[in-house]
Amino acid sequence: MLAQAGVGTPVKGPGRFPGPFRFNGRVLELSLEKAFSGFRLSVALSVAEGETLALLGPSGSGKSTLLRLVAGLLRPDRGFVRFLGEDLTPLPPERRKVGFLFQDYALFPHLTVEENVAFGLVEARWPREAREGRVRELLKRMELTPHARKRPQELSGGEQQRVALARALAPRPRLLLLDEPLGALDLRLREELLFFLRRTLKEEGVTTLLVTHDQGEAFLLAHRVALLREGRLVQVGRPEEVYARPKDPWAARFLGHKNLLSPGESQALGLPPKAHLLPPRALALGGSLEGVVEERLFFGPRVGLWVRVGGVRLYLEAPEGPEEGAPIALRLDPAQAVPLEG
Ligand SMILES: Nc1ncnc2c1ncn2[C@@H]1O[C@H](COP(=O)(O)OP(=O)(O)OP(=O)(O)O)[C@@H](O)[C@H]1O
Repeated sequence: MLAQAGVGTPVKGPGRFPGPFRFNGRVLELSLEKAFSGFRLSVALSVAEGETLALLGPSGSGKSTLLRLVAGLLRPDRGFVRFLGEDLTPLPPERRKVGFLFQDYALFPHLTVEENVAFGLVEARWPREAREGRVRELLKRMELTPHARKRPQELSGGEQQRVALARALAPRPRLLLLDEPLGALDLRLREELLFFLRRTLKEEGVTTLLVTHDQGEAFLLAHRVALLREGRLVQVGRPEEVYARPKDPWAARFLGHKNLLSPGESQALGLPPKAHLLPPRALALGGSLEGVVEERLFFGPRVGLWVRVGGVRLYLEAPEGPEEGAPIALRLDPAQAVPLEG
C-alpha cells in the first residue's frame, strides 16, 4: 500500500548514525487517543528532524493503530498530528506527504521494478530526468539495478521488500512510516534487509516512525525507542538508556533482560531487599559467588550459562564456560545492579 509524498527538497540527514543524535527541533508532534472495544490507545510523542523513532511493543499494544492514525488511515477520537506546526489531523492520507510501508507491502504486479519505484514520482509530476536519476540512485543503493526490468513475481521476498522500501522513499517523503518492515521475511532475509534499511535511513536522513515487536531491530535502527504497552507509553529514550535502565520489570523482560531478581533473591545476593535487574555487565566469571552450571548454551562466538547460586538462577554470557554440572565462580558488581520500580 502506498500513499505518497509530493516533490520536496531533500531532507538533510543527521550525518552520523546511529551515534549521538543532533537535536534539530521537533518536526512531528502527536497526541492521539483512539478506543476500540476492549482497547484504548493514548499516546503523546514528538520526533526530531531526521530522527528514526521505533515504536516497540508486544502484539496488540497498539503500534499499528498509532501508525495508522499518523498516516491518516484511521481517525482519532481526540488529539492531533502536527508536522512542522501544520495540523495534519483533518487531511486524508494522500495529502499528508508521508511515505509508508505496511506489512502488506503489495507491489504493483503489472509494473516492473523501476516502474514501481517511479510510481510516486510520476504521480507527483517529477520531471523525467529527475525521476530517472532518483530511480537509478535508489535501485543502485538497494542493489536492485540488475532487476530493474523484472516484475515483482520474479523477485525473492527480500528483493520485493527492498523494492517496496525504494518505492516508499522515492518521492522524498518528509515522514516515513514503516510497519514491521522486516516482518514477513525469514531470519536470513531479515538480517539482509536490516542492513539495507539501516544504511538507507542513514543516507536518506528521513524522519521515520518504525513499528516493530523486535527489540534488537529497534535498537539497531532507531535513535530513540518508545516502549508501548496496552496503548500507553511505558518509556521513551535512546536504546542504550532504555536497555540499561528499564522502567519496571515488565519493560526489563520485554527488552530481553534475563536476570530479574525479586526482593528476596536480591537480598540473598547481598543487594538491598527490593527488585533488581542485573544487566550483563553486572556479572562476570571469577569471583566469590559460588554456583553450579545448570545449562550451557553454545552460540558459536560465545556461550550462555544458566548458573544456580544458592536459590537464585542467574544468566551470563562469556567467550567460553564450563560444562553443565560443573562448579563455577561468579563476580557480581553491586554498583551495576539496577533497582526496579513496582
Ligand atoms: N479496526 C479495529 N477495530 C477494532 N479493534 C481494533 C481495530 N484495529 C486494532 N484493533 C485492536 O486494537 C488493539 C491494538 O492493535 P494493533 O494492531 O494496533 O496492535 P499492534 O501492537 O500493532 O499488534 P501487532 O504487533 O500484532 O501488529 C488490538 O487489541 C486490536 O484487536
